[in-house]
Amino acid sequence: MTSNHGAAGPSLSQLGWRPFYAQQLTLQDLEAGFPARVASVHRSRIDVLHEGGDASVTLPGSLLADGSASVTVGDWVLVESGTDRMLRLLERASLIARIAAGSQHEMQPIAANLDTLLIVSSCNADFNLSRLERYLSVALDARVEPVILLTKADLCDDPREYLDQVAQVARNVAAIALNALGDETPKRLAPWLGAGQSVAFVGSSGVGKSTLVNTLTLSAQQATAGIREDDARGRHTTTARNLIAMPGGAWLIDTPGMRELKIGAVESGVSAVFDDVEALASACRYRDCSHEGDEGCALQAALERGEIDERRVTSYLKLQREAANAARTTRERRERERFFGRQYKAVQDQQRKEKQGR
Ligand SMILES: Nc1nc2c(ncn2[C@@H]2O[C@H](COP(=O)(O)OP(=O)(O)OP(=O)(O)O)[C@@H](O)[C@H]2O)c(=O)[nH]1
Ligand SMILES: [Zn+2]
Repeated sequence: MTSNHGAAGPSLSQLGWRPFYAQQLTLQDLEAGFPARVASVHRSRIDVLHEGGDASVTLPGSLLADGSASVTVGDWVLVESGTDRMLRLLERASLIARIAAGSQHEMQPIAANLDTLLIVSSCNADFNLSRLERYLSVALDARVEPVILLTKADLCDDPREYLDQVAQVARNVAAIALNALGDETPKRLAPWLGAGQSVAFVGSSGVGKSTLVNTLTLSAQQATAGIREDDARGRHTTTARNLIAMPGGAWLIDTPGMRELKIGAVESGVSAVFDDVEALASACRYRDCSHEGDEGCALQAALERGEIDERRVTSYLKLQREAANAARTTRERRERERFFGRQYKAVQDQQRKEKQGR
């Protein structure tokens, strides 16, 4: 095994280990292997970090069968001592998943065991409440604390205007307006970047995610070297490692998937973000009210009385529809797989009977 087990590595708690994971391991587990955190995922292997250092670990065949994507960056796994085999995936404290690129419905895990999702938008043209609501739904559905970062505060007249708007759609969520290049930025984000904390950035292109990472890692050079290295042609390529150590002891999960987040079956997240809208909708006359012109619709009535913002209702209906579609297609795919699984077994049984009959 390409590992340096025994060499000085980070401690388990520095790696983000918690009682939630520890209580999943039996004494036998701890005799057979050791816990390790997934830093990157390849076709049939994963790179992990553990108390001893790092290791390259073989995925078990059972996981390969349904795609190595079922282990993801940030996961905790049990690795067999003395071999290079992964024994087991530990239950996740949180999971961010998306609909796989190029697919209509296949869910793909992107980041496991995140503590905080840093949602980045800027105090300018990118600022869009409906986009924030989308990211908030993803975070709350995944049981990850969202924090909203409004960059380019130095370029706008009054960042408070933006913060006030955020406060309307994200009650009880921390929101900070800042200059991503500013000296005070690391201190302002320190509460979420302590030792063993796992974070990821999401947001549109150009809002300042890389700038924030560079500022937080103090030296731009150091930050980009951790994420990218030059290939033979001198171009930048993303290296294998997607779990990146930050100076305060936090871990940054940076995967291509985080940058193209497409909403999955995050219905409970949508409900949490729009609890005010759902409270109103509960008074609709019909349980299956579409809220789009149905008789006795309480949401329409609230809109007409000016009690709720039309943009927010539209955003709610759109996200709810997307999440419900994702849930339905996932369910249909599972049913199809079960159906074909049963057919396969029936054929096998038939063949066995024929053999025995001969
Ligand atoms: N003045 C100012 N400029 C900023 C701020 N944040 C980002 N920028 C600038 O905006 C540009 C885009 O920032 P990036 O950090 O590359 O944006 P990104 O979100 O990483 O973009 P992608 O890599 O495309 O996803 C850069 O030129 C930054 O210097 C800020 O708070 N203030
Ligand atoms: Zn209604």
